[in-house]
Amino acid sequence: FSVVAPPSVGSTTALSDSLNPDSIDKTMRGIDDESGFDFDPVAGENPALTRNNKGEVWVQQRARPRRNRKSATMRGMVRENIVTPSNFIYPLFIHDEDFNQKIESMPGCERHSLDSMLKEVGESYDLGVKTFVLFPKIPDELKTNMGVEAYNPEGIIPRAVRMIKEAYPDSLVCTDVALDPYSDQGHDGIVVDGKIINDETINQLCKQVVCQARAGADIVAPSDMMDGRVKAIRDALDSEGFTNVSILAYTAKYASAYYGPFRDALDSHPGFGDKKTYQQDPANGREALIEAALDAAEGADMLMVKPGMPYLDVVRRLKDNSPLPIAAYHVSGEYAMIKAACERGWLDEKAVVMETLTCFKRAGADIILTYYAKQAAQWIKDDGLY
Ligand SMILES: NCc1[nH]cc(CCC(=O)O)c1CC(=O)O
Repeated sequence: FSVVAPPSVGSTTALSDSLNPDSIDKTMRGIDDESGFDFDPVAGENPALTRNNKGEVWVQQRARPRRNRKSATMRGMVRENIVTPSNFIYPLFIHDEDFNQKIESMPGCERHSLDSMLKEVGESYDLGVKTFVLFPKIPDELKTNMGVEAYNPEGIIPRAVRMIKEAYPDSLVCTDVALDPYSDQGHDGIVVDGKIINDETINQLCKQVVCQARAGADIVAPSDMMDGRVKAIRDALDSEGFTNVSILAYTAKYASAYYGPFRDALDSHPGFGDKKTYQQDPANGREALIEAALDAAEGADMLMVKPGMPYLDVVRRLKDNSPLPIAAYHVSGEYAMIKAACERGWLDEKAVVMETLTCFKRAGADIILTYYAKQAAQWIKDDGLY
């Protein structure tokens, strides 16, 4: 057993500096480091490497992908996917109180009073984030199995929509369509004998969308996962003259454990059981294509996948199978995971968030719903990207 002498400090430096041609000692390009190591890749009868006309070590490699990465300018020129604030939909939690409530499991997010919501909308708008989706916390005394508060014209959602559209007519306001915030059962639909009943729930959702559209909603986003709801909602909107209101369908919405912090924020945890009889099984990818085909045929304008990061394969499948715009929802649990790691100093928040959002685009998402929308737009602005 003999210890091989380590390369001298000088030669190590020459190697690691080799990206900057000016700093290279030309005599080193032949890499004879005088360490006495008994193998020289450019020597012998069958050398692994050759030398070029200048005597420098040469790998006879014509295709060198690193050329397209050689500077920030070059990388910028060839970049395939760029995240811009106009890709974002910013989810906002609201309640009918005159204070804001911090959300423990979502540091940096708050349940807003309506005044604070409008301020947050304004600040985001100035950063180029112009589309918002609203989620209400409803007091227990207004919750019922039929979710009738969902179509109260004076309810918090219609009031919030009117406020935003009045102050920012060019914004897009998106409303969630499902009964869960309004349900005393903590489910997305009406419960009968412990079951979430499909068609009667859709009856309620039709009233909910018309109520939202009358308030000025630009986009309605059914997140309930009842069968046939997109067609019914389209027909309800159209029959009331709202042919211009768009449908962003939660097409592939999975029965995910990543929604926990969202349910904390709205106090909307399922009252019993889980949501597996209506939301998709996380084990299934092909099933998303059934939902996508139905939603497209029923009149959806955009298709959404939810959650985001663990479901990027589903985003790609929908992108490859539908010409409709694809949205991905970077959900509350994903936000919480990043926040928690960053608070401990284990991840670099800005770098990891911008990477994550870019990965959504690479996977095929045209639209990204993210609680980081405003923050990311601020970072994009700070870095002078737009
Ligand atoms: N239908 C309600 C709804 N709309 C969006 C989310 C979750 C969003 C998030 O976790 O950020 C949920 C929760 C659920 O289905 O239980």
